[in-house]
Amino acid sequence: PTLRIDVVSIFPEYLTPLRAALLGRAIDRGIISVDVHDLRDWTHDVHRGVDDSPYGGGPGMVMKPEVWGPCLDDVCPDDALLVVPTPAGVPFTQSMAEDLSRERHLVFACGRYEGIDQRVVDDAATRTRVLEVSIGDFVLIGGEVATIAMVEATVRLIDGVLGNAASHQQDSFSDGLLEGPSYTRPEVWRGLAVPAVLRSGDHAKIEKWRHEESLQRTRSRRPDLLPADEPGQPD
Ligand SMILES: NCc1ccc(-c2ccccc2)nc1
Repeated sequence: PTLRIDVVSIFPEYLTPLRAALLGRAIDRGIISVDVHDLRDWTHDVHRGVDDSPYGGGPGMVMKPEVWGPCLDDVCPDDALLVVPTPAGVPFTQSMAEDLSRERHLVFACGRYEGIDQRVVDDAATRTRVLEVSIGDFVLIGGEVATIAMVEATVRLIDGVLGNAASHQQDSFSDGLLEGPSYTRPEVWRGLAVPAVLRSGDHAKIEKWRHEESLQRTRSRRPDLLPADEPGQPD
């Protein structure tokens, strides 16, 4: 396949959505392969324990290096890119999705509890490239949902995965601004009419109107995305 994806989780069934519809077809067409591994298969004790109390005290539990280490030794070769979803990670962006879509092999390590013993990442980093990545400033129960989001954002950029290749050319962030409003039939719906300019056939005017709408929406929702020369920049 163009891209091989391995995911490690203590809830492998959580990754089932990755096989659904869109990605399912890409898998059938041999463009990507997705394999999910149950971390508990690398436990040693009868209770298949994956976590233990944190050194230094504090709430919650930490995932054991003695389980994650052997697992990644088997699942993550040195030429793969290891991605670890965590609230403490670098922000995931469209640009990072584009970088990931050019990789040959991605391994996603889904933590739970308070996270994975840091030495697992530090040890892996001596052999392979490791990215600790956040998909937003909120805390989930584990890395699985973040993994699904990142895989979807990445795989849709690979040729042959989306129906019409053109659709990701006009991605929301293609000009760095938020996408403005979209409309389709009927022309009036619950007393609300489609903006007349969109039915004018004047493509220059339509393009100008759409850019203005994008700017207005970006100013109000994401001033941080505004280019330096646009008014409305945060101080
Ligand atoms: N940035 C979203 C995100 C990613 C991962 C986690 C997480 C929560 C608990 C354990 C391990 C990872 N939470 C939020």
